[in-house]
Amino acid sequence: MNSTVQLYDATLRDGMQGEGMSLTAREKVRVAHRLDELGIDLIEAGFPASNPKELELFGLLAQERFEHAQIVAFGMTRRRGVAAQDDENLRILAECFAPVCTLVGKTWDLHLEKVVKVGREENLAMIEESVAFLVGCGKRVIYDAEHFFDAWRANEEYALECLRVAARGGAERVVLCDTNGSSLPHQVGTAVGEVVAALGRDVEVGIHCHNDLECGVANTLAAVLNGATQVQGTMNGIGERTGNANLVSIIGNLQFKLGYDVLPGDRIEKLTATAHFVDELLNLAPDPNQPFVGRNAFAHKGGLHVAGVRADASTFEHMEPELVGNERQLIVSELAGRHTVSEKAAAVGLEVDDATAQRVIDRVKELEADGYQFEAADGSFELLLRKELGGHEPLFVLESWRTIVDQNAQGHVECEATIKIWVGGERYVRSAEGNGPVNALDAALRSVVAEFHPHLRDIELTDYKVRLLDQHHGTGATTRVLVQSTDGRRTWGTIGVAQNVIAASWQALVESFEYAEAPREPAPAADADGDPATTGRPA
Ligand SMILES: CC(=O)SCCNC(=O)CCNC(=O)[C@H](O)C(C)(C)COP(=O)(O)OP(=O)(O)OC[C@H]1O[C@@H](n2cnc3c(N)ncnc32)[C@H](O)[C@@H]1OP(=O)(O)O
Ligand SMILES: CC(=O)C(=O)O
Repeated sequence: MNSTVQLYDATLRDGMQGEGMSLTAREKVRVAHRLDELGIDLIEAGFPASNPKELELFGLLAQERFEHAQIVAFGMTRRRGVAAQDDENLRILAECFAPVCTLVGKTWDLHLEKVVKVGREENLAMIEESVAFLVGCGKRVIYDAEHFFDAWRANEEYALECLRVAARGGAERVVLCDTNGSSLPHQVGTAVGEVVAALGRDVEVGIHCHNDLECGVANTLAAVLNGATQVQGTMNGIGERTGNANLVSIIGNLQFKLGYDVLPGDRIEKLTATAHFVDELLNLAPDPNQPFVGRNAFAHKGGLHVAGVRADASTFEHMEPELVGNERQLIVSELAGRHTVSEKAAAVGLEVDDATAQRVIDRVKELEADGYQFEAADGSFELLLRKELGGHEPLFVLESWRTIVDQNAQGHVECEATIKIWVGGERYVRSAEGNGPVNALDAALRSVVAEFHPHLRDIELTDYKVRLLDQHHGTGATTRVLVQSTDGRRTWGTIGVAQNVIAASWQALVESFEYAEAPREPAPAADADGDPATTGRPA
């Protein structure tokens, strides 16, 4: 095991440069703690000279204790024509509590000429003096060489000189930035190898990539393979334009594919939860297809794949999902086979023989041909399984239901539903109002069945999706309704398909309640953040 790669997270600074990304100072503190718990070495918290919120953040962070990580304050080299000690941005960094400062500076002629409008010598002085000033103030300094690879392609000697003066100023590390994300892995690998050889032992080299060519992670790994000893990236790859190199994937690859021991102990098991936490805080749905941590990263749909996974998971998985805190998903669909059914049944404590599994999968295929889709409806699949196994007790026997929707001339809409059902040999007729026909049906049904099953009062419908299946029939099309429900401890999906949207909704609603009441082991408790454990795949 090699343990010499340092993890540098830039989610709170560069990540926030992504379109739509914004967190409050307190939310950033929460993220910093999660990154610390994961085992990140350096957390680039922000640009304190940028705005009052960043300053507030550094004020808050100064009060916090971090077990492993060190907080980094980000800024830029001194302005042209201003002495380092008189530069406002550098003064703020010097006064900030953060023990480490990262300074971004120019390296590429194009930027000297067009952006900062200084000559090469003045730029070298800006870099060296800025670094030396902060080192003189007791800071550890990292130098981020902006546009390094473009600069290297334009003028290797000058690009290298920018790094040398940063090292001479006292930088502990120079970081080669592919700021425009314009480089390919072979270019990054070669350049990093040459830089590392040229700088020798003078200074450590890091890498900071962007994902414009979708090579952010590959470029980072190429850099490590050629001598970079610090990797910068953001959680889930958020960041300016198409994002930064995804630190989650970088960590997974370094640890499991390249043998670097980047996270202490078994902390890498927190990778999935940490990645999802950041998404949730940003109000983003976690990407199901994200490598390592996505819901589908270890999902198997093809029947042949599931059969292989049952025999030995490594037949279709590059690693064990649990190692990164993820889990295997077996997806029930028309592409599944008997083994998928057996495995899903075992997961909920049911045993099926081969003949039953065959019957169930035949039924799934028939239903999917009629428009059902069980991928998003694990709850309905489990009910189907229980029905095939026999012994499933319906919550009630339906006589009929009816809904009325009334709209007056002022546009006010009223909805009412009446149900007639039988429970335990008794007939119940109930009416209820609701803000829509499904809501009214839900209220009427719950008013009866919750008397017998009080737990149903806690069930919340958290999502409701309608899809037209034969769209050329317009308003007469068959509809598929997917409902997602939760009882605060687990989440499940159910499905209904019918020509009438309310009938499809009724079916999905009833299945949701029946799933909730099916006999099974107690649900796992909610996790530390209060998020319910998910059993079914969300609708
Ligand atoms: C590659 C990166 O991700 S670098 C980080 C980018 N992140 C951000 O820009 C977010 C935070 N930024 C900000 O809040 C603001 O841009 C500030 C406070 C830093 C600067 O704001 P302003 O002074 O109004 O200038 P503006 O944002 O337009 O930046 C251009 C100025 O910075 C100067 N500049 C740009 N880069 C550097 C540098 N590395 N070193 C010194 N000066 C620089 C330019 O010369 C220009 O100054 P001029 O107008 O006197 O020629
Ligand atoms: C420093 C930085 O964020 C970049 O060059 O991309």
